[in-house]
Amino acid sequence: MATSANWLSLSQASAKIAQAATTVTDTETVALSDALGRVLAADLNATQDVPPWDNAGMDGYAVACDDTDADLLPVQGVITAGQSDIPALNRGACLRIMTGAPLPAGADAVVMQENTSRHNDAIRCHVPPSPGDNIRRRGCDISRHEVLLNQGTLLGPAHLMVIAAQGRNDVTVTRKLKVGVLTTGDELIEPGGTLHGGQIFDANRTGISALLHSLPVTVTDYGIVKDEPAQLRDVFERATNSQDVLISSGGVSVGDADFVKSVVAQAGSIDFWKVAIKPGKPFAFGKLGHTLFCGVPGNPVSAYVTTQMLVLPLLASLCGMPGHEPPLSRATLTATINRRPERQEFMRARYENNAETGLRVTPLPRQSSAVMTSVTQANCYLLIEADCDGIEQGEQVSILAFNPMGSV
Ligand SMILES: Nc1nc2c(c(=O)[nH]1)N[C@H]1C(S)=C(S)[C@@H](COP(=O)(O)OP(=O)(O)OC[C@H]3O[C@@H](n4cnc5c(N)ncnc54)[C@H](O)[C@@H]3O)O[C@H]1N2
Ligand code: MOO
Repeated sequence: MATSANWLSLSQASAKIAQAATTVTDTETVALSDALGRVLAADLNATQDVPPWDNAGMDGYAVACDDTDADLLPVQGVITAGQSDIPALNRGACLRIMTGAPLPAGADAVVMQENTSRHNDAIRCHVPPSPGDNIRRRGCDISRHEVLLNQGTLLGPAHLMVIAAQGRNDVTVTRKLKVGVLTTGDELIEPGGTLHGGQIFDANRTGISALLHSLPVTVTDYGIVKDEPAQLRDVFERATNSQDVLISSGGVSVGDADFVKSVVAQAGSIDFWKVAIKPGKPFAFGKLGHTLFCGVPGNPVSAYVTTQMLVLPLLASLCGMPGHEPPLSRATLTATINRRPERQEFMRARYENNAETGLRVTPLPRQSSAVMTSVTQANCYLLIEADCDGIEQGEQVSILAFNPMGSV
């Protein structure tokens, strides 16, 4: 195998990164309306039963099942959601009740309106109820004193709903991470400018920053830095100890203008360089004071994939989120892949799923790490192990599906 001895596998690199990540301990309490995408700083215990009392799961009639043999049950009154004075159910009667209204004492079932017929001030039950029918018991959703959400939960809309259902309007979360981003390259200019000879627009800074926003971060934009050691040194010095993490793009390979590693090594340290993944081999990880340094490669797809696979897990770990394995699926390969064993590969691919063929995946034709449209046209990565020397059409392969925002 062509893999050089000093390249780390993705899992070795991930382990080293996880080892270097010390979870931030500073916390802050934020309004629930500002808590989306923040990370819970400690276990959140429930203080309220939800629902707070037994209540009706349907619009209909609260009854005592033993009474429903009678031909007609007189309607004693009405209970609506929000009503506080709840009458007890008289023997031999029923109470009209609305979904969510407290169950009256003496009732052991709610008969759905559609299973009854109304005859003036009485009803006839067409389907005999059983005790417990259409009753939502106190605490059946959340029980007081149970752990509602675990420390390290990345708060999404559903988490915010259960916190709100507890009556809370704020929540304690870890502080946002401070992450600096820069791109290096004499050829780069800002989007919106005009290209002159030899120049290209900086695509990576936009993509890297956008990927970071899936986590609670405050991004400091250090802009485009020329391929000059003095300029790199200056930016790295400014970021050192003022950022939790600094991400630079480009200049980490072996070209004459690739100074990033040597400047970081002088100002701090490089822990490892080169990971056996394709794209993304020349990924560098190190330290500048207390600031963790990630040098992603300049090729756009390489920058994107390494940010997803190595940088985001680092940030998640710093926020206190538990590690998780990416959710892989198995799919049938529609075209033979010829390759030499070398690096673990993240091919851009499209999967489709239909009842007749099941999950099938097709690699996109252009796999160069310079072709960013291979990511926008893909809906998954097709993962190939480093030592694989080819896969026949029809074999099963692993895929990692993108979510609608294109991230994994
Ligand atoms: N002799 C070798 N050459 C290269 C090797 C190698 O092992 N030996 N590795 C290749 C691989 S793999 C990669 S990936 C690249 C990474 O190199 P760098 O990180 O040094 O990146 P640059 O040289 O600065 O740029 C590479 C490529 O990407 C374009 N680029 C850079 N930054 C941006 C940006 N912000 N937005 C859009 N495009 C960007 C740049 O113009 C280059 O075309 O090295 C290979 N070479
Ligand atoms: O490792 Mo590079 O990212 O293939 O072009």
